[in-house]
Amino acid sequence: MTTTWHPTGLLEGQPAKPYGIIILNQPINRNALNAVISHAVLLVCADGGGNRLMKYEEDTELRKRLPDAIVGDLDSLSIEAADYWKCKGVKIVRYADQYATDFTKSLRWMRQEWDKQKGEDAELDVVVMGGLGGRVDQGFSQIHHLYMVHQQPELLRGSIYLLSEQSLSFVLAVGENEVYINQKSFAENVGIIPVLGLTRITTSGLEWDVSDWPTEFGAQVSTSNHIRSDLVKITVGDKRPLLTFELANGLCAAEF
Ligand SMILES: Nc1ncnc2c1ncn2[C@@H]1O[C@H](COP(=O)(O)OP(=O)(O)OP(=O)(O)O)[C@@H](O)[C@H]1O
Ligand SMILES: Cc1ncc(C[n+]2csc(CCO)c2C)c(N)n1
Repeated sequence: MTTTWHPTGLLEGQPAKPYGIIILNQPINRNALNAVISHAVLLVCADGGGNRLMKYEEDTELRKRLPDAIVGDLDSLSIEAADYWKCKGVKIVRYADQYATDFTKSLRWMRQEWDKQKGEDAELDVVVMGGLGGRVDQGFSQIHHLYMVHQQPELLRGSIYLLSEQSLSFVLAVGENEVYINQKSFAENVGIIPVLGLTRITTSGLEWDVSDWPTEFGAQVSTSNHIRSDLVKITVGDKRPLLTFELANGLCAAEF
């Protein structure tokens, strides 16, 4: 089976499917959010993500959209930000559970909201505005969520993309993947990260293509590979690796 991916569509306002955005509590990559915010059908801030979006709103040059909700245990949302959003009529939803992260709670809320609007089978992709330069446990948790959602339809029916300081990342499917990219949205670096352990990959469209190549942490991993075509094909063995593309200069965070 072949899975096709259109990450450029997301970044250029022509998404293949409707998508929602979740803003985590990390410095916002303003250039990237500015590129995706207008076409989002839902926008949710995970707890302190509401503080980050309030700051983003101060910049008059950027595109804006009111969030549909701020979701979490609300231990990080400042009083100022809570008041700011309440005055604009934004819902603030508190889930106190100490066994789920505010990222998980935001995914659940978004899925339920889309179910209400479009019915239970309606697909919705999710773009997560994250940042891997903060706490290491939270950074790994962000990657963990990219995998976790595939087992849990109550959290996601669609694909999930992580937009961070300099990269767009997502989990490839088992089998053949065709990734259509416009080299305007991306710089040249690409990595295929075997997060789940030993798998085998075959690639085309990269500078250093490989064929039936075993990849595993501690053994060999393809990082700092280079895009050489608008179509990158990656065939994956039984364990799904993470694919990560370097964003073009204009989509990278100004500072991080
Ligand atoms: N220091 C950090 N580094 C990386 N990601 C973070 C960091 N802090 C928060 N996040 C991400 O932003 C989300 C919302 O953050 P929040 O403001 O609720 O912080 P938190 O209370 O420490 O997070 P949680 O309660 O979910 O563990 C978290 O679920 C996590 O995905
Ligand atoms: C084994 C285990 N490790 C950590 C936590 C803590 N924890 C995980 S998610 C979460 C909510 C954060 O808002 C908290 C406190 C737990 N419950 N169980």
